[in-house]
Amino acid sequence: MLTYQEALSVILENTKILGKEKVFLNDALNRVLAEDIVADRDNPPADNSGMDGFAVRYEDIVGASQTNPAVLKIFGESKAGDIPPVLEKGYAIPIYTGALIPQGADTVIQKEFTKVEDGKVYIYKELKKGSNIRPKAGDYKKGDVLIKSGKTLRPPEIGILSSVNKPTVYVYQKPRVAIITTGDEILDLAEPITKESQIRTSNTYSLYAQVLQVGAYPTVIGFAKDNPEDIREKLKYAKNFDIVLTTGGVSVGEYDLVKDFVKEVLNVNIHFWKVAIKPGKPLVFGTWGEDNSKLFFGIPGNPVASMVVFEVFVKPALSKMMGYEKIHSLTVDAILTQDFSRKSADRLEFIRVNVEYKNGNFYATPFGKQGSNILTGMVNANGLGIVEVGVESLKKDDKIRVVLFDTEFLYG
Ligand SMILES: Nc1nc2c(c(=O)[nH]1)N[C@H]1C(S)=C(S)[C@@H](COP(=O)(O)OP(=O)(O)OC[C@H]3O[C@@H](n4cnc5c(N)ncnc54)[C@H](O)[C@@H]3O)O[C@H]1N2
Ligand code: MOO
Repeated sequence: MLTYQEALSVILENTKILGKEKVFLNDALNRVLAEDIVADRDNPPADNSGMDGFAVRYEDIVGASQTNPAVLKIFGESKAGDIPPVLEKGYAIPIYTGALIPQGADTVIQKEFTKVEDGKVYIYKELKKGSNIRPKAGDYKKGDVLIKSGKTLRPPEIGILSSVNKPTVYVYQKPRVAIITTGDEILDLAEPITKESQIRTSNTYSLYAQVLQVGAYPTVIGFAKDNPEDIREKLKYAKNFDIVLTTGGVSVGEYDLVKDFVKEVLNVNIHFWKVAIKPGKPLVFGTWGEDNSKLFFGIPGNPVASMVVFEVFVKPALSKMMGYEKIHSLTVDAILTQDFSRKSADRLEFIRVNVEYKNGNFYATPFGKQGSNILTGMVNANGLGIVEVGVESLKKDDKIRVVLFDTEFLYG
């Protein structure tokens, strides 16, 4: 049986980044840039004022002070968006923030150091030559690479894209993910429950939500009963997708048919079945399609196993396909708030914990029942504490690594 790390490596080695697509700027937030963004002009395009005040020649204000102001005649105006007149010696041009520096001017005196009277401006301070001038290309030059391919687009990057006139931009495609739910006992929403043996699905829609949360496109293909015809039919509908997720039917039972049919219908090349983790042991992973670039995950049916397998294996793969560089959930070292013990130490176990952040430390409290069928354990948790193979018990105050699947507690 593969270890957690081995299984993760096999998955990521077989996961390829998808192609590119062109999207409108307003749809580009959180996508991964698939082209270098180059400046179309200098920024600022010309010298301009950083203050409201007067554009002057430095030589005209040398020695100006509170008791001995420089007095200049006011001429014209430079406001943002206009081309200003030329500044002659002995004159000052009123100027506003962002407006072009008139030819002949080399300094801007902010309004606070001046007084206007009878068409003249009194300047009460000598500033350094060049004061309050934002120089041409002070931010960047035409031809500079402003954002490199591979960067996740946040609001600042969207602003830059807009300022260099990119109405559309190349980003990496999002995978289309097919979800097929298996099991005779599993019912979809609104199907009437008539027997005690029937179970309302949770996995279908928790997986759907997890796929959405990562930013990919989920599709519920449908519910397959544990019979060959039904499973074959639902798998056929998944042929055009990038990733197929099935839930249930991967254990060793007589009705665990999924592995055989994905080989037959989708020509899946199975890379592994079973990982030494708890929950999620019977996970199946395979590749298929042209160049084996499509992925198959046969996710175990137990509801917690389904969510955990998605979090630690499927999510990194989806993120890698979409071009993200950071593909794993935030993982922190926490202090355990109580003892933990388990019967068997032969698998790496992801235990449901509630993490809090106090005085610079993370504290992890294992939460209630830990069974892989007990979904309420996930509802009350925000992290998965990692108990390594061979570790039977942990003591209060021991360190534990925690994969955070929810970081809301970190916000103020
Ligand atoms: N003899 C063995 N039996 C089992 C083993 C084993 O190694 N030897 N492994 C156990 C482990 S670990 C898991 S996990 C489960 C996984 O089994 P399957 O993936 O084949 O899943 P099913 O048998 O179809 O269902 C398991 C369990 O989960 C419930 N389930 C299934 N689908 C859903 C759904 N969509 N929503 C909510 N609940 C679902 C199902 O009713 C079962 O209770 O196998 C163990 N057995
Ligand atoms: O490991 Mo199974 O995956 O839930 O108990």
